Amino acid sequence: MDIDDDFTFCQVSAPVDLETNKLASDVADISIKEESSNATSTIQDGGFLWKDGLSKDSNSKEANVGSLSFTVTNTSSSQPNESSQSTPKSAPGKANNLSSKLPEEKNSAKKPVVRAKVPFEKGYSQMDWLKLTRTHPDLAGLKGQSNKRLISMDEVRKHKTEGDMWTVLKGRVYNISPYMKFHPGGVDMLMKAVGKDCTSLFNKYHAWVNAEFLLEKCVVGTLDESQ
Ligand code: HEM
Repeated sequence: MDIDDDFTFCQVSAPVDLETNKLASDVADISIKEESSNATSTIQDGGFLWKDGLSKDSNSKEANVGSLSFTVTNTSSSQPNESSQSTPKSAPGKANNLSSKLPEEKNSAKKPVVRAKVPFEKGYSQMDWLKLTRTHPDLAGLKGQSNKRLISMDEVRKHKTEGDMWTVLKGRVYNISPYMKFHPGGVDMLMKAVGKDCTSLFNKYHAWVNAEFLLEKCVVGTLDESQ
């Protein structure tokens, strides 16, 4: 699918040439330098890459190419506690006590949100949905009623039957029944939104999805937040 036809995502503006040039010149000045775990074996030779090769008794060497400087580490070290990462050399017996040394690394391991797209049935692709929104006269099931009215949460809760399933997303009330079989995350997932405010679930799985556009023909009203 051509990227211009992809209506799933919000649009972002194309990068400006000036910015690209500035970034490129910044990148040219970047110096990558990884600290060695064994500082005493780092050789500052400032010469050509691989000039001296990796000798048996040195684990890492620093090399320079133009303004780029980096450290080459021999990972085939015979010392079991040593690694090519910048982990401090541990004393024997303390090798597993990483939690006290690297607290950020331990705590930053967040549980990733499981993403499981469901293969769509024939005739239920996002393109098919787009066509339907353009051709169907009353996707929201308004039957002539205005979609500008205020709707209470109590009323939303009542609309859970087939063909009349309402949800609240970012303050707007939608009839999501017609979208059910088109939802790339599957019917079961979208059913969790029925009769409720699904904003936090929506943001948990795909905050980037342009629902305002996808569901614009399914709007039945605005949530009355005064109640
Ligand atoms: C009510 C409005 C919703 C709309 C318009 C919508 C739309 C979409 C779209 C366009 C995708 C494909 C995303 C991509 O390709 O990156 C998707 C995927 C998905 N959606 Fe929804 N969705 C809605 C609500 C929900 C809710 C309430 C849940 C969870 C209970 C959910 C769970 C998922 C999952 C699990 C996927 C597949 C994996 C993923 O792309 O992250 N969606 N949805």
